[in-house]
Amino acid sequence: MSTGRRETWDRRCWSEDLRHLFHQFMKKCEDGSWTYISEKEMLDLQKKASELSFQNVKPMKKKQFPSTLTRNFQEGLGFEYAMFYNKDERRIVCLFQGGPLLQGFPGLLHGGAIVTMVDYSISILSTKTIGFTMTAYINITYKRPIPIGSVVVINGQVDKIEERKVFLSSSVHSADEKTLYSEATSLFVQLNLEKSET
Ligand SMILES: CCCCCCCCCCCCCC(=O)SCCNC(=O)CCNC(=O)[C@H](O)C(C)(C)COP(=O)(O)OP(=O)(O)OC[C@H]1O[C@@H](n2cnc3c(N)ncnc32)[C@H](O)[C@@H]1OP(=O)(O)O
Repeated sequence: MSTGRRETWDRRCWSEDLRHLFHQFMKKCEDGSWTYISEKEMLDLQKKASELSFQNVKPMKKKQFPSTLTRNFQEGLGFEYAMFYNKDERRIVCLFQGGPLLQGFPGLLHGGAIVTMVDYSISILSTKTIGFTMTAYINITYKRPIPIGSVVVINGQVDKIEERKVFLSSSVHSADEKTLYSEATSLFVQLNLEKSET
């Protein structure tokens, strides 16, 4: 099935740094330890999520199914990213380049945009680990500001699973790994679909 959405590495707005890192990670995928999460896979996950019914949230009709927040910006102006998943290590890596519409303090990324990308990345990790989950909390510490247009690497990992609870930690580094921008700890809870009302 075609998603109607091209893979993001086609985008001209990707910086040299982002392209370079992307190709490095694609190389890591060759032995099967890491897998690239394609646009199609993302879209399929979102589509499945839109069909769920829980806590009085009714499934969406086909026509109502919109893009997720991070894909609602014109190319290069918002969230440019690619994600890679390591099943055995329960890790996710998101290569992220934030555009000018995500500005907070002049020239810098808004903290809400940063946590959005962290939250989205680890929500995909927790969902791939135990099924659909929602963020119960995310505690983020901003250590250094991120310049608009720079490329950062979000690393997320599952620390512990207790029944429906998934505890994760994550960090945001510069592409050269010299600068630690943010760190977060979070809890995601698997959706209790059995209790859901239809
Ligand atoms: C997503 C990936 C791909 C798919 C793409 C989709 C589109 C993209 C989506 C992108 C999305 C990006 C992500 C987003 O933006 S998700 C959107 C932001 N998050 C929300 O809106 C979630 C709102 N909260 C809830 O709906 C419920 O509270 C949830 C579902 C989280 C739990 O309610 P539920 O009724 O199910 O469970 P429970 O209350 O019996 O609790 C169960 C256990 O958890 C423990 N607990 C709960 N809360 C907390 C807490 N704060 N601190 C510490 N512990 C907490 C609780 O003590 C208990 O533990 P225990 O007593 O059993 O030991």
